[in-house]
Amino acid sequence: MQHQHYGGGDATQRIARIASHLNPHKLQMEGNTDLELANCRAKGGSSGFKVAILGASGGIGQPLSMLMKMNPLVSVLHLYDVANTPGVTSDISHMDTGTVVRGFLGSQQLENALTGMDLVIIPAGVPRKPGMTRDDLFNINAGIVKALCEGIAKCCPNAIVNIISNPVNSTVPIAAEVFKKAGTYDPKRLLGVTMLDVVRANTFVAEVLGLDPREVDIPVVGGHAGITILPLLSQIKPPCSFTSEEAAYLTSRIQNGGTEVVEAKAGAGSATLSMAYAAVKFADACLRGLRGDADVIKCAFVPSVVTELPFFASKVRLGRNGIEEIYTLGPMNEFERAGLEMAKKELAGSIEKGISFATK
Ligand SMILES: NC(=O)c1ccc[n+]([C@@H]2O[C@H](COP(=O)([O-])OP(=O)(O)OC[C@H]3O[C@@H](n4cnc5c(N)ncnc54)[C@H](O)[C@@H]3O)[C@@H](O)[C@H]2O)c1
Ligand SMILES: O=C(O)C[C@H](O)C(=O)O
Repeated sequence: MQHQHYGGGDATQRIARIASHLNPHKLQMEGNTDLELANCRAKGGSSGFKVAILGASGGIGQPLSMLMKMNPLVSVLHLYDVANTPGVTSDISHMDTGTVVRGFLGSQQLENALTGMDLVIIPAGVPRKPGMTRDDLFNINAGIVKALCEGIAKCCPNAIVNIISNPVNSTVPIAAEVFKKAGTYDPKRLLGVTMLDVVRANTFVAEVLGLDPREVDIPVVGGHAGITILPLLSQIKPPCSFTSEEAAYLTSRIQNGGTEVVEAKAGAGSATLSMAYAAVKFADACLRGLRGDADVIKCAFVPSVVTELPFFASKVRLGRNGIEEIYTLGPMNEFERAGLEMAKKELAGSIEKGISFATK
């Protein structure tokens, strides 16, 4: 009978690998020696990028971690949370993909979770309940994002950072201020994830037009809350025109997509599964950019000069340094221009709120 092989290396390394398989949590959850053993395991992994998910045990974090474990561009996946990472890590580590998974629990392990990462995705924080706005989450989530970004500035200042935690219109400015304070700010590497707005726009519009949503592409600009979410239906691909009633209905449904899910979940949280799907689509685009693929273009809420506001969501081209190019908004109809003015007004306040929180 064939014996099981545990990869290359000398006997000590093989024993370490076997030990790690027998007790993966001990290996992942303790000090430096164990981390060195974990690194020796990582050599068996596929070549690719190192990705950390902060808030990995949550409603978004779990399916996001699962989908990132399936991404062939990811060689090492670090799962960090303040709760339940041993279970989530053990579960996901049994998937027979090339990605090596390690878990990190609690703030004393944040630095180990972040060291050496190429991409950090942040879905940590509380979600909405019915009747709440995203801004109602500010008091809790602002501090969480600030602390996590301080860790990033210290341990992986060159990583691309994808911020999912709400209110995105304020948490991205908070992250920027933390990085500025630490002297590590690179506006090309900070992106607020608005991909779910694009995913919803493509889905809802395809439904109305009787098209396959995979064939539809609609830029969504502005921000990620209510009227700051501005779908540019006039720029739809494939080209297509809408009556003013259709445009008003679709715009409102896209702007309220998050609330639609919050109400349907009736107190059990907000979008998690569609968000994990959208986050992976976006993270994969960031990694393809880092790899050097051409023409990787997605919408995101980023440091921007496209409008007079310091942050704005629009189409960006992703490359080896993160954001390589930010596209202007392009031609808009009267309905969209009016929407833009309303969006900017609200966005200005949310951005300012984030900046003053982080600089106080
Ligand atoms: N950008 C978007 O499009 C979008 C879409 C959906 C949800 N969200 C936001 O994502 C966030 C998470 O949503 P969810 O449904 O996954 O919530 P959740 O409560 O299910 O999960 C949040 C996770 O964060 C963890 N956490 C809390 N404090 C932490 C800290 N200091 N460090 C690390 N982890 C910490 C929790 O332990 C939990 O596991 C919310 O703010 C929500 O509003 C954004
Ligand atoms: O709506 C929410 O609170 C979560 C998220 O921002 C969403 O758009 O689904």
